[in-house]
Amino acid sequence: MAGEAKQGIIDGRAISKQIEAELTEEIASMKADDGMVPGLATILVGQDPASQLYVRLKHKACDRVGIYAEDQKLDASITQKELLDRIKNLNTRADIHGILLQLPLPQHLDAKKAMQAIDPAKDVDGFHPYNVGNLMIGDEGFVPCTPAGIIRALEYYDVDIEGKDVVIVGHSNVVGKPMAAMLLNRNATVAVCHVYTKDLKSYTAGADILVVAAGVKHLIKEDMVKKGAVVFDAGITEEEGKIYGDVDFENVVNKASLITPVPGGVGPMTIATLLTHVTFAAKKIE
Ligand SMILES: Nc1nc2c(c(=O)[nH]1)N[C@@H](CN(C=O)c1ccc(C(=O)N[C@@H](CCC(=O)O)C(=O)O)cc1)CN2
Repeated sequence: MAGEAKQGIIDGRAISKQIEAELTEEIASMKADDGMVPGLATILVGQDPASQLYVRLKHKACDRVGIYAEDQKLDASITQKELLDRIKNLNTRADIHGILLQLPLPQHLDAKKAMQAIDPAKDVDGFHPYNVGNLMIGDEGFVPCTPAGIIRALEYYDVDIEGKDVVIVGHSNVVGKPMAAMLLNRNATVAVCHVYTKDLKSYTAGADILVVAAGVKHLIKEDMVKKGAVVFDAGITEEEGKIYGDVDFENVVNKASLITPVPGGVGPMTIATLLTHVTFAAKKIE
C-alpha cells in the first residue's frame, strides 16, 4: 500500500491505523512472551479544552493497541515543586515506560525545567535536552512526535527528502526546530521561517516540501505554494466548533502533489508516533 497516494491527499488516519495494527500485534506478543505491558503516564495541568481533547485521544489510542495509560490530572494552581515531585515519582515506577507532560502549561510553571525532570529513557515526547541534543547530532532516539509522524508519512508515500528544498513555517520546539533537524539529518536543504520572516511567500513558493506549523488559520494560500509541492499542515485553529489548518486546503489541494488535511492528517500521525515510542521504551528495558 506504501506509495499509493489517494487523490494527492495524505490520509493520516489510514497510516496511523496501519501503525496501530502493527503495534497491537507487537504488544500482544510482548505480553505473551514475558508479561510486558507498555505503560504511559500523561500529566495534564489545568483545564485547557484542547489539551483535554488531545490527552483523551492519546488514551483512546493506547487502549486500542494494548498500552496501559494512566491519566494524571493536576490542578492549574499546582506549584513547580509539586509538578517536579510528580514527575520524579513516575521516573521511579517500573510499570510506566513513557511520561508525557501535555503542553502548554499554565504560565507560572516552567516547562523547560519540567521536561528536564523527566528521565530521558521515558521521554516519549522527545523534549528532554538529552534527546534534543542527540537529534542535533543525527542520533534520532526519542524525537518529537509531530515531526517524526511527518517523516513517517514521507516514507510511506516514497517521497525523496535528500537534496529537496524544504521550507518550515514556525520555529517552535515542538514542531519547527526538531522538524528542521530531522530533515537536515536526511540531507534536505532547509529554511525555517517564522513570525519575523520578512517575505514569507518568497520562501514558501520555492519549496518542494512545505511544513506549516504556525497556528495561523489559512496562512498559506494557493499563490504561496509551488506546483507539485508536498504540503504538511500541522496547524490547528478552532473557531465556533470547527477546526482549520494553517493551509487554505480547498485551494492549495489543486496545486500540491500531496497534502495533509486538517483534521485527519498530521494529528493522527502524531498520536501513532507516540504509541510507537511508548512501545519502544518498554522494549528497551525488557
Ligand atoms: N506534550 C505534548 N504537548 C503537545 C504536543 C505534543 O506533541 N506533545 N503537540 C500539540 C498537540 N497534540 C498533541 O499533544 C495534538 C494535536 C492534535 C492532534 C489530533 O489528532 N488532532 C485531530 C483533530 C482533533 C480535533 O481537534 O478534533 C486531527 O488533526 O485529526 C493530536 C495531537 C501541542 N501540545
